[in-house]
Amino acid sequence: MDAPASTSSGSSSRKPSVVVTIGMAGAGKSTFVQRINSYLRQNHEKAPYILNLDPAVAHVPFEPNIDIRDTVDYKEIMKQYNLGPNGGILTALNLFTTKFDQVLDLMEKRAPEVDHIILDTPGQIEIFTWSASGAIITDAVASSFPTVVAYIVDTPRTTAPATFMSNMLYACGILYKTKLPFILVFNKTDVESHDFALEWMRDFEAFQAALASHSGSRDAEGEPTYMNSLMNSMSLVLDEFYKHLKAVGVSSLTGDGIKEFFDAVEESRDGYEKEYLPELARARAAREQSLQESKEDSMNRFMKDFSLDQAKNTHATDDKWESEEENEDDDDVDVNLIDRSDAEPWPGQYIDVTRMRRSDEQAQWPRPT
Ligand SMILES: Nc1nc2c(ncn2[C@@H]2O[C@H](COP(=O)(O)OP(=O)(O)OP(=O)(O)O)[C@@H](O)[C@H]2O)c(=O)[nH]1
Repeated sequence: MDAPASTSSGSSSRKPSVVVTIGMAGAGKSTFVQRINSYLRQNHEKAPYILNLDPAVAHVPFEPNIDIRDTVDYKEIMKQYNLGPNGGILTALNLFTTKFDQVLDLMEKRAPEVDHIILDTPGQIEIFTWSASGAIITDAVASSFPTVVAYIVDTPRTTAPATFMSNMLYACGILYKTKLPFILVFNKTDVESHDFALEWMRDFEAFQAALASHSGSRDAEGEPTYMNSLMNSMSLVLDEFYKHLKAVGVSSLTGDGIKEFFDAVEESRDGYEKEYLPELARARAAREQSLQESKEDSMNRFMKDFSLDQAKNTHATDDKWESEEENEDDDDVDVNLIDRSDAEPWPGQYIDVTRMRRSDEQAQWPRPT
């Protein structure tokens, strides 16, 4: 039996790994999730726990344990809020996020029974990666479980250097936003091998050579185009980024490379514990510190204002605070709540004179009856 590396631990208290699948529309996220689902079911004694976060997907090729579509109907949201499809998906995700504490509770409850939790995200990548709800969901999950981002790339559609560069820049943005361990999953290797991508990532000169030989890289005078020069420079920048991630080639259709993917997930747990968690603890400590400082600052300003006030009006405090004896009497006073919607005031109803208005010409006080 071809068991993934994660089974080796054997510890019952070990937390499950969370895989957040992100990728451009049509890259093969849902097919990939289905493939890893069937791989784990066949080769692992524990089935994964799957969350579908795409409210607009018509059909998912797997049975999710939690499905956003059971909670929110994005078409109804579009109608009610008068939104287009993307606004509807985003609002549906926002509404679902307000309930995410309950989702986390369910995940925590099921954690002892599973080794992997898989999140399938909306097809419109920016809805998840650049929205507050996407960040809240990712942060919430990552602060509870070892989490890794699986960035799915449509390999056959990424063979042009400019497309490859755009895809890598997007991945780079997500890496720096989430700060989570990151696996580049070159999907559809049954159609196109991902070797070219590995070479470009390993050797920026190979990428630059591919760029130079690509049609449209020079203008009418034979000079490199602006885009060409920009991408040349970007390849140097991305060289540093490539060092921080793992890359695997898979075919969600045939199942090729899925074992290597799980090996990368297992290795990523180390990165999560050694880099992400300490960073999270540091960020939390910094937030606490700044909160504490702002509280102290407010208190100091209040005390300063208060002492100035006291200095200006030495009798002020005598009026403000009653003696304890007076306070004791207050406890016996019956408080009548006034229902303003009552049509007829009952006899002796309290008249709030502070609300009476004086016109400029003459005072208009209520007449005694
Ligand atoms: N040949 C091949 N086709 C694949 C592979 N993975 C996915 N596909 C096909 O790619 C198309 C898109 O796959 P999906 O899984 O729907 O992609 P997605 O990223 O979930 O799509 P959205 O939900 O629209 O973002 C489908 O036609 C799949 O059959 C693969 O490994 N090889």
